[in-house]
Amino acid sequence: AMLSNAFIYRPDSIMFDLEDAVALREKDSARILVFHALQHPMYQDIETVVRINSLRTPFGLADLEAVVRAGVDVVRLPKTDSPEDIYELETHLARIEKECGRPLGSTRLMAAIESASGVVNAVAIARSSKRLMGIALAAFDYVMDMQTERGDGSELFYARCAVLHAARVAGIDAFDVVWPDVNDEQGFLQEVDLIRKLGFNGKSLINPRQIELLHNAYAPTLQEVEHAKDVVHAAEEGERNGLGVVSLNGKMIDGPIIDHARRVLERSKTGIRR
Ligand SMILES: CC(C)(COP(=O)(O)OP(=O)(O)OC[C@H]1O[C@@H](n2cnc3c(N)ncnc32)[C@H](O)[C@@H]1OP(=O)(O)O)[C@@H](O)C(=O)NCCC(=O)NCCSC(=O)C[C@@](O)(CC(=O)O)C(=O)O
Ligand SMILES: [Mg+2]
Repeated sequence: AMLSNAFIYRPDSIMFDLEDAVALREKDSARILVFHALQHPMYQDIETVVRINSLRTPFGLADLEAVVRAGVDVVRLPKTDSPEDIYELETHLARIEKECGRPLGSTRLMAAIESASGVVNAVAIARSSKRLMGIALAAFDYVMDMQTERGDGSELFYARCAVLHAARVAGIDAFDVVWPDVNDEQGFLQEVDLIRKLGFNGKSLINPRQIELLHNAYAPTLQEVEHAKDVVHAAEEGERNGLGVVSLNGKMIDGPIIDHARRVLERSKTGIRR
């Protein structure tokens, strides 16, 4: 039911999971379901992601063979510990794309970082392939590896910063962890506020109720939009007068502040925070 309804909730993209949300004895039937879903007309206009099983398992390669042939947009590789994991995936991808007539390089990748090794190697992973559109942190496996547990977020602080810096160095997106308690709206929003301030491009979600909340929290407020307009206006006036730095209500306005204001205006095109 989830598979056939997911697109109606208007997410930015839909991720089908073949990894830890699928029981071992269901791996083959789940792969077949996803293979067919990817080719259905209702999934042609939305970005599709499939989280395959690790290539270290007996299922990973079969998953990759199926989803690439079915035309998936992005493959999410779980438990990416090193750039070698991505090189191995790329070798298979290039062969499968050739065999099924897909343009070479058209399948993009998202690497999920879920261990201390992955965090330490984050920069090398983020730079390992032109196919990478983003890297994501996955908290539950990570805290297991770190011999701790999910708590107030302090347990993820170093990993979040490492993943985020790696993504920025490589010029790709950074995605934050899933929030597991779909009934805890306040906890979810607190976490979203933190990751937005840190600079994450978004977050992996597990339930449709989280989509609108996330989109709203990422939208700029009316006040921010008005301020951004004033900044751009002041900057344009300064430029006409040959000034590199201008002041708005006593506050300095220069290059990065103007860039930020333009980004706020760009973001406001998809909505204003309620
Ligand atoms: C959490 C819950 C059980 C709540 O169930 P509930 O029944 O209370 O949900 P309700 O809100 O009542 O559902 C209302 C309506 O929405 C439909 N609906 C719900 N969820 C939907 C959905 N996801 N997609 C489309 N449709 C959906 C539902 O069918 C119903 O439709 P209808 O009957 O028509 O009204 C359910 O959402 C769910 O199973 N989520 C997916 C869990 C998942 O993805 N796990 C794997 C990724 S994490 C992981 O692996 C850890 C990780 O690896 C992370 C990493 O790697 O990042 C690490 O290491 O950290
Ligand atoms: Mg995991």
